[in-house]
Amino acid sequence: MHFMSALRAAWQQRDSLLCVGLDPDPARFPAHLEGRADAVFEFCKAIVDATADLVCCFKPQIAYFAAQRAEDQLEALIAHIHERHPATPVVLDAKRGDIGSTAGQYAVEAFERYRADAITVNPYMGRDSVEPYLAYSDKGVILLCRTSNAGGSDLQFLEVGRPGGGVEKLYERVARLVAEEWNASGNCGLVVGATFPDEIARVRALTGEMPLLVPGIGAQGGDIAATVAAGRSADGSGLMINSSRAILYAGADEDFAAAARRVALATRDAINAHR
Ligand SMILES: O=C(O)c1cc(=O)[nH]c(=O)n1[C@@H]1O[C@H](COP(=O)(O)O)[C@@H](O)[C@H]1O
Repeated sequence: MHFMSALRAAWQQRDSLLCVGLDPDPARFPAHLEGRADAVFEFCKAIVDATADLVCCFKPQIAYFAAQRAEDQLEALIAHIHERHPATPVVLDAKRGDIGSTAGQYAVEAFERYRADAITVNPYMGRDSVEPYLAYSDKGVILLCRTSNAGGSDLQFLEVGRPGGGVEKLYERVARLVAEEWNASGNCGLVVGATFPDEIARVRALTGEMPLLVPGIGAQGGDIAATVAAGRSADGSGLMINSSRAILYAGADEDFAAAARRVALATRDAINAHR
């Protein structure tokens, strides 16, 4: 799958900017899954099958699988999405960042072992640390820019000297660097938290039509109307607006997937109301 083409097609055909985040926490699973060796897979598969027609992409968070020794279930889940929902891109949220030789192994892990269509990457080790992912030109490389957490301001909001004069914030430098230099193959995106709509608008202004992954609505309280107004591209798309816990744990019993679908539908519609 070519990530950017598939994402654009999903935005149009599904009429959705919603990304459902797959952050499986066994402590919050319904009782009937308790003690099952395949609980992580079964929980996520039910969510995926109940919401696939409502989303532009899915975003499994690798730590939730690795912490449960469930990497094999992550592999099986992504294989299931490709087989049953082949038009739905998968963004592996791994936030990797390391020297080039090690990054090459992370890229193989994401794109060849897990068969993800895109990966989140930390840009702070610089261009050579990102090149092994960029070399997969059909895959998406989504770089952290202005993260949704309060501590994101500790570094990302620092002022740095701008080449040629003046100052800019560090997250603005990241946005410009990615848009102007790292995106030669057109396969980059940026992460900007829904909790910071002013910065979403700034990143949109700096990056043209670049896809933005925007986590922070739902459990983190980000404002949907402000997010869409700040981040939509000229044609009213351009965003993967992620919600994980608010959708995954909408219900606590055997009907959890139906409850998740109801919240996903309401979230998609709330987003569309502001496009
Ligand atoms: O890269 C991410 O996905 C990410 C970046 C960021 O700035 N903030 C953020 O919350 N995330 C991820 O997005 C998801 C948010 O989950 P909820 O708060 O439950 O919707 C989690 O998987 C986070 O790891």
